[in-house]
Amino acid sequence: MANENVLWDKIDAEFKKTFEPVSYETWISQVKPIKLTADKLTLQLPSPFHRNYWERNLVKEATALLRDYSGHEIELELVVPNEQIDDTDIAKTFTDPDLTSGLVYAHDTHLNDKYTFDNFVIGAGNYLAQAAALSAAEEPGQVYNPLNLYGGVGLGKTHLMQAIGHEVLRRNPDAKVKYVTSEEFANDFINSIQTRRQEEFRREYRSVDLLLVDDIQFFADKEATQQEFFHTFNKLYENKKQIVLTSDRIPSDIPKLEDRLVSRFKWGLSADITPPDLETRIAILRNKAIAEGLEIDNQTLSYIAGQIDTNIRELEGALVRVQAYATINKIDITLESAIAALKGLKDIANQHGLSISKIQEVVAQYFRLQVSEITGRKRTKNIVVPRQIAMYLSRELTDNSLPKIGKEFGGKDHTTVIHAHEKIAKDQEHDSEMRSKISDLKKLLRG
Ligand SMILES: Nc1ncnc2c1ncn2[C@@H]1O[C@H](COP(=O)(O)OP(=O)(O)OP(=O)(O)O)[C@@H](O)[C@H]1O
Repeated sequence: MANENVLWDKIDAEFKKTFEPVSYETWISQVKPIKLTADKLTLQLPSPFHRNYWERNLVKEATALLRDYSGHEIELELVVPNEQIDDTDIAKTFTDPDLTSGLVYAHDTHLNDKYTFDNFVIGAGNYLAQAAALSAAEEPGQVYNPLNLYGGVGLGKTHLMQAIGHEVLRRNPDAKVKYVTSEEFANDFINSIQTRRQEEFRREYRSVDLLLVDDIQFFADKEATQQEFFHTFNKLYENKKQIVLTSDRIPSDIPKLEDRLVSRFKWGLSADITPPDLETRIAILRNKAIAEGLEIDNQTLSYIAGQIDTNIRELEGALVRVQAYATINKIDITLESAIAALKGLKDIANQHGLSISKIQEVVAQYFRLQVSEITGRKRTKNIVVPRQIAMYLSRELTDNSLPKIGKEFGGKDHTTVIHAHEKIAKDQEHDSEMRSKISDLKKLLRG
């Protein structure tokens, strides 16, 4: 196998482990390694959208992986075949000088120029978090300090957090804004020890006006980093500098997060973001379509929004699939072409080999029950809820019909499955513990 394939396969495997199946299918699986030299890996991406997405979201991570696997710096070059696609409306979005000049700015501040309040659609699941974020941006360090935004994967936490950064800079261009993921904070800290530059590290982090730390659940298990963060936090707090954190669950539920950090986080406000309802999903898609100069009628937008109900990143991925399908086939985006483009979505989930019995097994193990209890008839609460969760996951993650799911749960009626699905979906809207459980189980199931 050629060297570029060997190296790419490793990165591909790493991404496969961490991505939702649909995202993996959309962004990674279609990437082809073309060439590897001593210091450069060339990847071919299917379209300018993919390249744009990669530039925004994946280059950094992929470069770090390349460094890990090869032991030295390897630059990534992203190429797109048939660049004549450039003269379509779609590509114009990415060559628009306004947008590209914005990207330079985004790079300098580590903020993505698209993650602004203007671009954030407010809906039932996020209006509180949005309002809290805006107040933190209007009066940094004064109202909600720290502000912690938490919620499931791909629901707009990073977007809102970075919107605060943009807004603070818009109001005060001299403000020192720092955005990092918790992993970047940890890496900076470790590097500072290795290179004996702790003073510099501390000066850097403790002199900011606004510190944005994304995905703090990854602080778990990193004791020394947590200790350092504790001191950074105290210093900034004392100086009334705004701190904003995001996490996939409420901090007190993050395992192995020190109590003293958790109690500090409680000084401020925790606002959760729950999955968007259908109307919000349609509004998000409509905004995206307008931003990309696409004409899509309401019926088609509703159809796409109806296909994905929990993750906005995947919703955007679905729109890209529809868009790419129409471009490749040189047809307009219509309800029919959208249906054809998204036909494979559930199949992709199924390719990961998930069966109802596997779900029952994993759920039973998670709740320390026997599979026979999950499929049985006993109606005590400690069994009923896991059973409903297993039914919910069977409906969400496999392509099986309702009667088939009912049958595999000890011959239950399909209305029982509908009821279980609705109940668990509803519970997740207001119960963060339920959301964490579902998220844990999905991760376990996708291996
Ligand atoms: N309300 C919204 N309006 C417009 N776009 C949104 C909204 N919510 C999320 N998005 C978009 O969805 C995508 C995923 O959002 P984001 O990365 O902020 O999610 P996240 O909650 O931080 O995810 P993760 O848990 O993976 O860190 C982004 O492209 C973002 O712009």
